[in-house]
Amino acid sequence: MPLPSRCPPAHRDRVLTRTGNLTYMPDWTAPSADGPVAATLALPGSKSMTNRALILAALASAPTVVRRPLRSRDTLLMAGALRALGVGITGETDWTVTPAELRGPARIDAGLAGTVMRFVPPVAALADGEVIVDGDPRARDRPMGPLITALRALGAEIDDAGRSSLPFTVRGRGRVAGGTVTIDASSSSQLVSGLLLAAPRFDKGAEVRHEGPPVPSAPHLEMTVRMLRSAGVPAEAGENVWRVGPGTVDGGECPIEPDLSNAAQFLGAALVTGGRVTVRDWPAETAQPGDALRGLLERMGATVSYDADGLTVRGGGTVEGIEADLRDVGELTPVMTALAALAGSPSRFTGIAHLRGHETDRLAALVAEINGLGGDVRELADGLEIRPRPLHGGMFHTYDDHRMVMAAALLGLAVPGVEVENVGTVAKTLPEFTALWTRMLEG
Ligand SMILES: O=C(O)C1=C[C@@H](OP(=O)(O)O)[C@@H](O)[C@H](O)C1
Ligand SMILES: C=C(OP(=O)(O)O)C(=O)O
Repeated sequence: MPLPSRCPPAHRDRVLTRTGNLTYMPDWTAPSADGPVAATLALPGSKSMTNRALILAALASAPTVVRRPLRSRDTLLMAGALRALGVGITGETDWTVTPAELRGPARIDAGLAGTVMRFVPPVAALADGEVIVDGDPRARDRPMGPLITALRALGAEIDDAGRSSLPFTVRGRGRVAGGTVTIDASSSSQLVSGLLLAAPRFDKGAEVRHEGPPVPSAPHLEMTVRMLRSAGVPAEAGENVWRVGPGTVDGGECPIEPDLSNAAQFLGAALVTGGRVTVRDWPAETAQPGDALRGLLERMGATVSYDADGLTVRGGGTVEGIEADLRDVGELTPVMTALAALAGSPSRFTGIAHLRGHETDRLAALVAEINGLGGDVRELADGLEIRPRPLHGGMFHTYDDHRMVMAAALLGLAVPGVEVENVGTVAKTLPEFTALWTRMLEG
């Protein structure tokens, strides 16, 4: 019998519509595993690559075919945003993006997508006309100020009514001067990526310098530079400085890799149940932060192998706690924390203070929800300390955070009766999550 949810029905489990909006869907009881899992899975495309590919394709000099894009709330919102600026996007399995003269007036819904709220405003500044950017209520709390300030320094006009956050209006003038700008990107690497992705179309390109505490998510910045270069744009990175020359963005083909961060809970399931999970088409070399799962899961007791079938993780029956700096791979934290809560020894994750500005305050949410099941997770100034304790079932609140759903599912494998509130929120990056989870358990 499901436990009652504290949230009103209108705010609970939702399914994805074609535009990236969410509609009501029932609650979900995370299934427990009755033995070791044995599964081979193909995962949908990377959110980070899909949304970069769409931005670059929108700025290109010719059409682009984006091969096997992720189709989820975040990517549909990105497609919607670019369509609102005049770009053509058609297709199902592959998306054909036809660039056009960018124009307002337009109203952009960024939802809760960091990539939409940080990557679209620099593009909107290149449009002719007014572009209003807003998102979910929580999106208004996510860091935007440094991007607004940097865009103004590069020549854009933005009216944020002094808020330094969403909503704001970009008064596009059809061009942006560009040049050198200094930004504190310690709250999000996306503040830099957003500037770099649009920079080839700025008159002078852009040199972006970071000053402040370390920038998180280094692999995502590397992904930005690599994808710019694949589109024929001169781009380079140094120590806390990135340069993108002005020039043409090439169209053509852009293949999207499977989302390796979304592999975390499936591979974690192999460890938790002492089973085996293979993720197909794992790239041999990639800028995705999820590739770090190989090393992290090995340190936690898994055997990891890579061959023509993909990446395989095998669990040996025990999970070991670890100490790890997750600054580069912050988006793996919710699943890593769930894994650590099921381990045989304590864990400590650091370098992740910026997670307080993600979909929710992830540090507070993980502490509240895992401790609500009887766990012992403590918040540090820049991370989490996890002391494994026997857990019991109960309601796991998800705070509109897809990765809280994924973390809850992993806990549920070992803890009967974990009720996942608002499971539909997982559609932010993986609408087919519960189906894939069931398939994994059925082998
Ligand atoms: O550029 C990207 O695609 C992303 C960068 C990271 O953001 P932060 O640097 O804000 O953590 C990551 O957490 C997010 O899921 C995707
Ligand atoms: C932080 C995340 O998303 P966003 O792109 O919205 O920042 C995430 O996917 O874990």
